[in-house]
Amino acid sequence: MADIIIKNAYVLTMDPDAGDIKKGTVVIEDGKITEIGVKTKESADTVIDAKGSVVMPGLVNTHTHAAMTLFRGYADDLQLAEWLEKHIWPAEAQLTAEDVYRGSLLACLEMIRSGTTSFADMYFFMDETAKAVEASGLRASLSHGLIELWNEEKGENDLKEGKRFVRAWQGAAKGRIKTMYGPHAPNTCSDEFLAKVKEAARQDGAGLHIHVLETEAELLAMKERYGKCSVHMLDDIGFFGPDVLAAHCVWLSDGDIEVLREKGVNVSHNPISNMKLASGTAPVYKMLERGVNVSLGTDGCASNNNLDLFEEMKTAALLHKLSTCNPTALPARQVLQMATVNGAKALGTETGMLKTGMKADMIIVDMKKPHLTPCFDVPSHLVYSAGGSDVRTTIVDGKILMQDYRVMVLDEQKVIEEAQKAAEELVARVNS
Ligand SMILES: CSC[C@H]1O[C@@H](n2cnc3c(O)ncnc32)[C@H](O)[C@@H]1O
Ligand SMILES: [Zn+2]
Repeated sequence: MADIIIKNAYVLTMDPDAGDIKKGTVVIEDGKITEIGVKTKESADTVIDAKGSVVMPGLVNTHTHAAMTLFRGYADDLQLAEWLEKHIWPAEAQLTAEDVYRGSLLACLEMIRSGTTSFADMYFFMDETAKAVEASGLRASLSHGLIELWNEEKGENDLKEGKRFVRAWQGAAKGRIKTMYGPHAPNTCSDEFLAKVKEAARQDGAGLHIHVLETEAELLAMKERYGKCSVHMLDDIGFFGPDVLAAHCVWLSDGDIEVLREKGVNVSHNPISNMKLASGTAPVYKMLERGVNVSLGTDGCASNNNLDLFEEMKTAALLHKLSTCNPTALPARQVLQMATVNGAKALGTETGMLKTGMKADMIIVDMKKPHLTPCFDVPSHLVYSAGGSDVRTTIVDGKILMQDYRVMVLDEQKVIEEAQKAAEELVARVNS
């Protein structure tokens, strides 16, 4: 007998060999997809009738700072440097481990509700984010953020903590947690330090998560310091490879795109954060055209201000149609691919598609809603009309985290109240 059968669903497999199944069934056993199709096994512990719904791979958020939910709406409408240096960093200096746990748990709750099944995170007190991931049932690739700021002692201490974290949590939560090294950015970490971090990652077989060329200010600072941009500096120190997840990549030249393609670097595109901080428009159309693996991220809640990847999909599609003056750029199916298949590739997880043998990370989206009626094309509705609140069921590793809008794994009211209290007390400490 299977664990879960989802029947009568529109199955959006995202598997190019299988295509969509209009009235299909997905069978889950031991955390994996064991059958998919029209006629499958009949009995299971849990049978979900998904008539009027779409079952699809869970969404993958490839760049966020989960605990920053506590800073949602805290410092809006500012330049990035002022936002970070005058508001966010001073507030982060007051963060406690407990705050990071509360903020991360709130983020996990928000992600479960809006259809994200895995995410990549870089922050501080990462044991707490890992504990929240463990408790929530989500899948994540986590890294302790390293900000050297040309201070050798700080760099050594950060790297020591990064190493401890990588080794302590790799494969935890029944394999749902992977760990990475998280050097913040080329304009906050020296080339020498970044080379050391790369070596540590190589030794541990871990990936690297870094912000790259988010702003023009970074590009200008790099040219002044090294006589070349971040991409070429990172390439010259041997940093790049398919184990690298580079967030933002806004200020790229054609030559930079070629380096990223050649080295198999994974790019996380964060359109809402880039628009809100007015950082610029990443050349996503060109990157995709040239074969770079581009996925989607929300960034933290202080620059978004939510973790809803449905909003991110729509924004990405619209932004790149506008920026290229080409309405055929980034069609709905390609954007869905960025949020699922490309995200899973970036994180190296066996997810992102509904396919026999793959891990059972999937969501069920309710299509019987006024704003989703009529429905001529499912991918179109998912990208242009749906929102995270249309997700009715979320499954990770074969476990139901939310069923029919009811979160099964967390006490929702308690998570919200405790995050609210933690945020209020944190801001009071900052202002005292
Ligand atoms: C080293 S932990 C992560 C660090 O990054 C900060 N951060 C959040 N969003 C951004 C962004 O868009 N650009 C640069 N840095 C960002 C976060 O506040 C932490 O300090
Ligand atoms: Zn970020």
